[in-house]
Amino acid sequence: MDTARVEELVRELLRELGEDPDREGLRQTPARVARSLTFLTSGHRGTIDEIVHQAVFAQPTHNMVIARDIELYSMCEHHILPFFGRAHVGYIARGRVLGISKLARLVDHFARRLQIQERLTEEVAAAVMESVGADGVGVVVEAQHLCMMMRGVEKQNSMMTTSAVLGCFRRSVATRTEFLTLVGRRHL
Ligand SMILES: Nc1nc2c(ncn2[C@@H]2O[C@H](COP(=O)(O)OP(=O)(O)OP(=O)(O)O)[C@@H](O)[C@H]2O)c(=O)[nH]1
Ligand SMILES: [Zn+2]
Repeated sequence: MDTARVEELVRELLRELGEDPDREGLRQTPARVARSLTFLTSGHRGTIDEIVHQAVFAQPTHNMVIARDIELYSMCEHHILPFFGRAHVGYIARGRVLGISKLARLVDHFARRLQIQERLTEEVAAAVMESVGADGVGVVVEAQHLCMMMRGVEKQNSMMTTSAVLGCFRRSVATRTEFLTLVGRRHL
């Protein structure tokens, strides 16, 4: 990202909004926005390998592992407004397990982009499947979209739920049910 260019664009945007970008409160705003956007879109950079690094451990287990209530903040690509909530990620190991923090890091990686919730959910599922060679993966994301709350349809309490299931989570109703029970949902 060309930071100087982004700063200039933010200055122009402020002017278009009828603001004076040179008034005291706004003077540092273009630089702040550029820094903030760099962070909020950092998931466009880096690879899954770099995130997971060496944290895949041989372990002769074929059971379910779940990380529940991973908080997430992302931005909807339609309005560039935040959506935020929680992700629940589970997988069935196949002789290898992933360092548990890496599930949260993968969620952050795909959340820190311009996103839609459906794609975020699917990207996390695919990344877990690939990085640990799982037998199956389930991801549920529950989020509120500010574009639906502070503008537009102005609904304050609607929660969007999305799920992605791969491998044995897709094939086996029992596996999917075990996952949903453990993440505290009766059904999707
Ligand atoms: N499926 C999906 N839709 C989203 C997501 N984030 C925002 N949207 C929707 O994207 C749509 C964009 O619709 P448009 O009609 O093009 O835009 P708009 O006129 O601003 O729509 P309103 O939000 O209804 O005012 C809206 O229905 C949003 O609610 C998301 O993560 N997934
Ligand atoms: Zn939106």
